[in-house]
Amino acid sequence: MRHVVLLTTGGTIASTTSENGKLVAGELTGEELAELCGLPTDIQVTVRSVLQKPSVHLMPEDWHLLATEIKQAFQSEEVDGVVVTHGTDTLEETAYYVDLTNTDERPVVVTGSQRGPEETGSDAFMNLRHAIYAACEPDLKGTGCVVVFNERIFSARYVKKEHASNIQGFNAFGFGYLGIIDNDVIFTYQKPIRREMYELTEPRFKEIGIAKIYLGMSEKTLRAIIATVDGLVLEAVGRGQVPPQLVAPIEEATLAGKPIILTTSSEEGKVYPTYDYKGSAHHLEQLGVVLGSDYDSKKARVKTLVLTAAKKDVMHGFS
Ligand SMILES: NC(=O)C[C@H](N)C(=O)O
Repeated sequence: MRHVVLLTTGGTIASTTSENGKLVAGELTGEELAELCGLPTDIQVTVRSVLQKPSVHLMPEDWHLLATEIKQAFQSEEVDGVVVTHGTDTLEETAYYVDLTNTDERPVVVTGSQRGPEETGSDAFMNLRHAIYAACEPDLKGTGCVVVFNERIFSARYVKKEHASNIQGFNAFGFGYLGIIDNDVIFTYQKPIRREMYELTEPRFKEIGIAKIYLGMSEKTLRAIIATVDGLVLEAVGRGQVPPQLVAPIEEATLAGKPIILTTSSEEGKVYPTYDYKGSAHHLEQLGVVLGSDYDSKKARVKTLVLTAAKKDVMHGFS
């Protein structure tokens, strides 16, 4: 019989409804969730309750706890794959951390739900069921971490929560989905051509921030942000431009040895040294800023946390 390990961390998928009608995310244990959802009977599912939190309460240290549980699950040759249930608000960040740090080729599938299991038309049951089938799908071996949501399978590297509440909650802009789940059968259409993995034993996470850049942002604001972080992802505009008044604090940060990674707020496309003017990607690159390719700012932050924890050179980590 196929065997999946189910690791639960909380989120709406593990929520209950309080007396005032509001959802309390992360109330259900893994065992309670499994009991409520009626899991597939043709697959052995071992449940472990790892955390019971709304996903925005998680910290990078929780990622390491989860990664340790995943590693533990893969100690057994009998296990076909792992499912992680998670709140949707930060699901893409955790999924990408798992993608970068899990070195086993068996599937790790992250899922959640937009509606609580007690709500009408809840997506909790289908998403969990589909994730369990995906976790033992041989075609998904060597794919890295994937996210299963609303009958679709996404690569953790590009997936993003696209809707605050709709059950079609996730998308991968410009890349689409890797496959679908139709009547419990997995159809894999495409897979990433390479995987990037870092072995982290006892990671120490630095304070890496994100600054979203906008017209008229003041030097004072950016300087205040830079003062509080060890490194910063700049979510710049277009090909990677920032207003001219931000160049001075950025240059000070790179001179002080703080990694600054340049990304774009556009959903598709890369930062690139197209222009030659004050605050352009070309100018910033000359000041020691790292060009963050087509990374979304939150994914670039996760990657910077992993690179620094693995003591890798952030300068070359994005090329
Ligand atoms: N749909 C969800 O899971 C959202 C929830 N607030 C969370 O824990 O992320």
